Amino acid sequence: MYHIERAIFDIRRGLPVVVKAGDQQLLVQALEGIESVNELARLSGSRPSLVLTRHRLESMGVSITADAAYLPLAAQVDERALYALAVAQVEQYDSPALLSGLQPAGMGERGAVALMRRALLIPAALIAVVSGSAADDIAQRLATGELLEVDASDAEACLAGAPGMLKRVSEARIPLEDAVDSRFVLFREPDGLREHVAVVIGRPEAHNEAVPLRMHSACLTGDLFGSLRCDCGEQLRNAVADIEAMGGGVLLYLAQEGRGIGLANKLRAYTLQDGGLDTVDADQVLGFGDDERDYAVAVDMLHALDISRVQLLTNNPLKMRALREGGIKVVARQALYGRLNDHNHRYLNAKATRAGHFLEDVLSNQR
Ligand SMILES: Nc1nc2c(ncn2[C@@H]2O[C@H](COP(=O)(O)OP(=O)(O)OP(=O)(O)O)[C@@H](O)[C@H]2O)c(=O)[nH]1
Ligand SMILES: [Zn+2]
Repeated sequence: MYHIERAIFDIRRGLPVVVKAGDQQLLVQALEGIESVNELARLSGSRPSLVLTRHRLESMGVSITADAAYLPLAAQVDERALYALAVAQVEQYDSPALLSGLQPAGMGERGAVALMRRALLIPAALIAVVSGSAADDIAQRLATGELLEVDASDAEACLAGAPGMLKRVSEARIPLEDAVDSRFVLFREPDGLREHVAVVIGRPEAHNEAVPLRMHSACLTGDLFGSLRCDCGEQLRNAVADIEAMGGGVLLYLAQEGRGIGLANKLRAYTLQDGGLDTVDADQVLGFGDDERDYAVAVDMLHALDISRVQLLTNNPLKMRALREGGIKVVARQALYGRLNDHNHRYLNAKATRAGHFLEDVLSNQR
């Protein structure tokens, strides 16, 4: 774990790391921010390949069964064209010839992409097998700590976090406008990369039957600035008021910005949406699935707060399923709406039609 988190910092800074897969060493670097593919080739002693996710390839009309595939790169490669190959809208890069050399990803390539995802970068990686005389140079850089090496299986597992290992770090009384008797309890994931907050409103333990619960994924633009592109800010405030009115409960504020893809990618996705894509397709163009969130951390927080039966405030069927799978009894669901406006109606429609959210009541008002 320790090595993985340091590797993620290096990846985010644009540095290469070594991923060890069996007896092979791969030099791995994020596509995002790469200045020179040739420099990676020189360091590794071999020609790099570009690893793309299944979702990205599907958005280009290529279907594969593996989670990712890699494309060996020609000797002369333009970094900007490569970047476009990983994130630009489909029509521009519908080039079967270019993609004909695709190979299904092995453990090393899958580990490389997992590191990019956990680092909240575009999920596209450059990899090059360490070979020939470069191996001595790499070994020396590893020995001096200039380069880090991680195991491919550890890299692949990093997305799952470390269930059961969440740390309860600190807490304080924070009176809220809509719920004066509130406490913020902060939890930190064991690798130190993400923090989540449980807002405990009133006395949830007084509910014998089921605790009112909101699991809210962070949305900087909506929650903090009142963006009209989504319904998050209003849902957040309504949730606090509803929980207070229900006699207390818990709001889990989860560090899952952009359905787990991070703020940088969400902004990219918004720009793609301005080009005509819906919220699900835009994420897919960037290489992500419909919803990248994992609620294991929420289940851990509920365990830490001694909550096992809930009344969930959501319109999202996936959240209910995730809690049930985590052993939390979802006794009832309560709808939670934000207002429909000219800027968010496409987004809310897509949530209903593409992701099965229960939004009929809101959307039926639009006519
Ligand atoms: N990738 C992406 N994320 C978005 C977009 N619009 C909003 N989001 C994110 O979607 C998430 C919405 O979180 P929630 O409101 O907790 O959940 P939900 O899936 O809408 O389900 P509810 O419980 O019914 O509200 C937040 O993390 C937002 O940042 C978008 O267009 N693209
Ligand atoms: Zn939002």
